Amino acid sequence: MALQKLTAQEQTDALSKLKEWSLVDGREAIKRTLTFKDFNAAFGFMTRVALYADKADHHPEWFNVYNRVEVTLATHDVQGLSIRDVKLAEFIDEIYKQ
Ligand SMILES: C[C@H](O)[C@H](O)[C@H]1CNC2=NC(N)=NC(=O)C2=N1
Repeated sequence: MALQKLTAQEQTDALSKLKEWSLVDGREAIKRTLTFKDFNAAFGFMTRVALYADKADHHPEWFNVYNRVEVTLATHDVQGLSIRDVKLAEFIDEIYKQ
């Protein structure tokens, strides 16, 4: 089955679990800002996310300055949010904890 956009209810349920994530104003996307000890830690995190993203063929939009990484997730293919964004957000939360 083709990739589906999350329903409004699925989106609400997903966001209630992804507590650090919020909806982007004026766009069907979610965002989170993460901070690290220094650039090395931030870039190490980005590298791990990049490996996941390439394997999953689902890529973040992100912005990095030194120890800060701002991540935005959306699925261009459905022009909104899909399960792939939820999975990527969960992966990000998981490795950020470690
Ligand atoms: C052709 C390729 O599979 C698509 O362009 C993939 C690549 N990575 C992607 N990443 C994201 N975030 N959304 C997409 O819809 C998407 N589509």
